Amino acid sequence: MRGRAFARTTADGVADVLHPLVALSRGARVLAAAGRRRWAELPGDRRGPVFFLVAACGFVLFLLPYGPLAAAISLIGAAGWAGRGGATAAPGPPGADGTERLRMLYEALVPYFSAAEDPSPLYRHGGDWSTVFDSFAFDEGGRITRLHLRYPAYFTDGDPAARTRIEQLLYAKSGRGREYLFEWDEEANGLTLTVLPALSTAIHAQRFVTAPGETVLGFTDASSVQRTLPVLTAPETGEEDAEDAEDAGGTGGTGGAGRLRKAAGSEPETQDVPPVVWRTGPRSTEPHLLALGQPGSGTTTLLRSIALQALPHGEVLVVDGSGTGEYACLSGRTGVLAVECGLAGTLTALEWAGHETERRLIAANRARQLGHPPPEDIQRPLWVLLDRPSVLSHLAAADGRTDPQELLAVPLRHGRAANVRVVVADQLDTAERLSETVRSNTRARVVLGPASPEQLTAALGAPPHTTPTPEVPPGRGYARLGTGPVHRLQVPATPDPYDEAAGEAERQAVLRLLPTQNPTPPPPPTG
Ligand SMILES: Nc1ncnc2c1ncn2[C@@H]1O[C@H](COP(=O)(O)OP(=O)(O)OP(=O)(O)O)[C@@H](O)[C@H]1O
Repeated sequence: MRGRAFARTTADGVADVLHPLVALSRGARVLAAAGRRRWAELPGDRRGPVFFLVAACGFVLFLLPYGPLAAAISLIGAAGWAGRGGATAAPGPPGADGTERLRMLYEALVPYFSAAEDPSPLYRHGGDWSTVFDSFAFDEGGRITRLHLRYPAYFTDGDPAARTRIEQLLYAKSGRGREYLFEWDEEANGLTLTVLPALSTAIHAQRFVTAPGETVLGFTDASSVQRTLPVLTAPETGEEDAEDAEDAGGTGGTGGAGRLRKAAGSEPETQDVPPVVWRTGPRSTEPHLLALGQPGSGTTTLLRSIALQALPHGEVLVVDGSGTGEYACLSGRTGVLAVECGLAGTLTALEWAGHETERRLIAANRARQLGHPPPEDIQRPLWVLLDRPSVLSHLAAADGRTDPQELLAVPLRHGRAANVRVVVADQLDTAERLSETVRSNTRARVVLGPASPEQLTAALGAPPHTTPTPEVPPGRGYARLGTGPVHRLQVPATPDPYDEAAGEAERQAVLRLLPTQNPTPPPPPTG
């Protein structure tokens, strides 16, 4: 026992003495790797001038008094700084575990990235993984958080099915339950896998700094959009919750909204975060939106958030097919034309919306013919928000009445020119009960909550470039505007303010945004 204790103390002492040397050598390796990477990324025609510039700087340093000494001290300082973190933070050589993981990954990729007729394959059983895995990083648990690999030119990287096979394999081998981003570089035959940090759930309903006609659907990754918005968030706690720690995987990932965390009871602070902004109006190519999700995934919350952003500039008509009273807070507020839950009221309201769309179109047309600007009353947007219309369609069919979705045809087809916007939310499982008119005219799409890759592709028209995780918090999902890219999305927390189970701060935020009660409520729409 005493011998073992002595050995351990000696080892600790030696480790303490050698620690600065270890950090310096790690830093030197990091600097060398960064230099090599920069050099490799440099276009061929710029390498000569850059080499000349570096050599000239070295020569001038050599001539200066104390120049070589100062350069050596700076280099040691830079290496010490770069190597100050743990081995996991620096892209140095992996430990034994990491090496084994990379070797297994390499072996698993051999059948996909090799061909019998290739005389010198990049991938072959028992081959050297370090020739194809250019850079990699691991988290504290030894799981891969970033990997860049090269593949042979004959791999069909333009074929979505071939890509999906590789992505699914990497997903399974690198650890399920995390969200991965796959970036294919078809020109350089390279693939980068990155573990994405979880998007923040700390942003709640508030007045967003947007231009007229813009609606914030939620927040996404910084790498996904060019713009940021200043928003109030609860400040970062410094300690990650279990799910975030799992999702972040220690990469630092793409930053953006993923860095914010909720701290109960702290003062909110302003952060710049990347939004997913939906543009509506006469020039919009996707004037109507369809949101789908599993029960409890947050589609009602998304509609509430859209209503609160719409009300300062327009009028809102709400149809609540689920009839659970989750829009009661909007009833009787200035700008809210009606909140309908029953079939009869819904049919009347939607008939009115169709006539109103036609009236606006005629008025706009007449003004155009006379060379006048469009009348003011048609410039104020009219929003028709429908939550679970499939339930009302079912009721209408059982009762032999008109399908409410049929009445949506005019607002959907002509809404863009008439400044009428339709937002439909329904459940993924009942999406096939939505009419063809609804599906073909809602080109802005959102899917919230857990969904299979097939469901996501069907709803968004394209697969996301990330692997969806089986468990997500409410309000988390994907958005796609027209034919644009698929964005990850976290909807701002906008609970029913009368729901006592919701957080007090979030409920108060919604109450502050609600318009005042209208002393003379508008007459209910009549068809
Ligand atoms: N973006 C969000 N941030 C925080 N909490 C959310 C968010 N979206 C929804 N929630 C919470 O999740 C729960 C379910 O939300 P919501 O009612 O919007 O879901 P839903 O998809 O409409 O479900 P259902 O169809 O059952 O009504 C609510 O408690 C709500 O406060």
